[in-house]
Amino acid sequence: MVLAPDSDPISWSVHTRAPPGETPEERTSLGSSMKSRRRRGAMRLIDELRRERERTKKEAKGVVKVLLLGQSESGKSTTLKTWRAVIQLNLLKSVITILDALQAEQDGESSSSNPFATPTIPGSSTSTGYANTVGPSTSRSRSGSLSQQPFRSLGASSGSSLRQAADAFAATPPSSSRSRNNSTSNSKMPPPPPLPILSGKHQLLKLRLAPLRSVETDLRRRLGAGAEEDYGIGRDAGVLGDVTNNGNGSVPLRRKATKEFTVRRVKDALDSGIGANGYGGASSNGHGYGNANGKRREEDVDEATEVIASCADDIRELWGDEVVRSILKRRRIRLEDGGGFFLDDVDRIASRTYAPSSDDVVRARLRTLGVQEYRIKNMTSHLLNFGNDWLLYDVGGSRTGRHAWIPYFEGVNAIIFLAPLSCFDERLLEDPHINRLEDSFLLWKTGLLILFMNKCDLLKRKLRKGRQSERTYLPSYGDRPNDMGTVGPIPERQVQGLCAGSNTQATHRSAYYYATSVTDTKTTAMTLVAVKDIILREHLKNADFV
Ligand SMILES: Nc1nc2c(ncn2[C@@H]2O[C@H](COP(=O)(O)OP(=O)(O)OP(=O)(O)O)[C@@H](O)[C@H]2O)c(=O)[nH]1
Ligand SMILES: [Mg+2]
Repeated sequence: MVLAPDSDPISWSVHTRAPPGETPEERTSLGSSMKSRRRRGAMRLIDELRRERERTKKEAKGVVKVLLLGQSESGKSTTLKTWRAVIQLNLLKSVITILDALQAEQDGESSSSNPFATPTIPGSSTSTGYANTVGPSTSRSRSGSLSQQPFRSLGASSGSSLRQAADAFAATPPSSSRSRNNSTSNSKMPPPPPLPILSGKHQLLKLRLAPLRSVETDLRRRLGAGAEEDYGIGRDAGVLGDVTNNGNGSVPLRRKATKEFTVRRVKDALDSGIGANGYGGASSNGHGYGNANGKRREEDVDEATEVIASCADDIRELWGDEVVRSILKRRRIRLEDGGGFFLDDVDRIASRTYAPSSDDVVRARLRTLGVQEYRIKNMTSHLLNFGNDWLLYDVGGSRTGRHAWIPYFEGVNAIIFLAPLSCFDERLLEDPHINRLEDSFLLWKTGLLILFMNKCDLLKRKLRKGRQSERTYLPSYGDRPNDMGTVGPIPERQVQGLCAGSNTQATHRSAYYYATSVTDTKTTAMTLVAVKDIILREHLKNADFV
């Protein structure tokens, strides 16, 4: 059958028409009735396909697609996360970080060789824990080369489409191809403080807490085989940061691989039995614990909980110990500033009856790999009434995973971009030469729509604690006072400048920005209400995205 070029290939009328040349006699004959039956079967199938197509079309019309973007640890998943077992893992990770630091101290390792400490600049006495404190500002120009650039000189977007933006993200050259320029001078460094002394008590704590290492390994394995990515392995193994200043002089910085918990899909983790409602009950995935009926897994995980609970006193002792604290400080490990910090909640979390609160869930850290899709049916709560189905895509933000964003730019209604403001003194874990704040704004300025300037609470805390002035990390900050009133509005003005700049280009785009702390769920809900209104109002019908 030849169809007219404009024929609908699954049009009912086209397919129900009798074949050309069929006589009435034929139609009544047996052969003809077989043909008719076949034809009726085909008609039913076509009808079904047509209905399916209509349904899909209708669904697509009603669905609002939102893409969450931002560098790693910017807070994307925290806006969505609904599961909790990771909290135990977060707690164990902190404990193990401390145990490693004690071991390194005992072995006489230089503080610069620990995986969590990061390059600091002359005069800076502290740095973040898991994350990565940053030295003098470096940023990438549009051509991809690294240059010492003040924050405010990023310039306006050239009005590129999101497709171009996606390509730009993907085109990021590996850091190894760029020049390194973070060598720092140590001439003005004060003499190092005397080394803290480890006692028998610390040895004992190390010994008694040692079983937590295998508990951590087992729990992590249960999140899924291969569900862990080592930053620094592969591209930059062992050589992240060539030279740094550890307070005692410039020394080569060899970083060990830094591990984070990751999941490809939250659902996989939930299916594996580690979910908000507790462990067990799921069928075996063949890894680590578990058998076909999930019973052994439940017992084993209970055993893990049991071990953690039995270590509660020792964990508390370890975290409360002054010598330990001074070692962490000297090694520039600031666990409390990193995601997934639960050491202050040991009593509650390291217990046999621990049930996570929603606050625990938003504070938990679990790195996303790839892209996770969430379909939210008619999103409604006492605060939010979205009135549509929403499809949210939460992407992994690390540099190596940004190429995975590309397909999601197609047909998306809105993009919410999260930029963690508190990271002005941190570097990308994937590339310690890049300031995290600058990386965020470079990403955002390529043409995105809604910006969450996130982690404001942490920014306030850092400033209150008298962290080095922003100027130290971002030269463009100049001599302005280092307080929230001054620092706070700067990123906003920066963003306004970028928007104004890009709007003079051929492509006009709307931009909205919000100062957020997405761990504060109540305020975030209010922000989401405002964002929802924007998205629906504009519905991006006039958005010239692709
Ligand atoms: N204090 C504070 N912590 C936050 C805020 N937003 C996120 N966090 C914490 O920061 C950590 C990282 O947040 P995630 O949501 O996992 O980051 P992400 O952007 O999804 O990171 P990737 O999955 O690696 O791309 C988590 O432990 C969060 O609890 C915030 O506004 N304030
Ligand atoms: Mg995430």
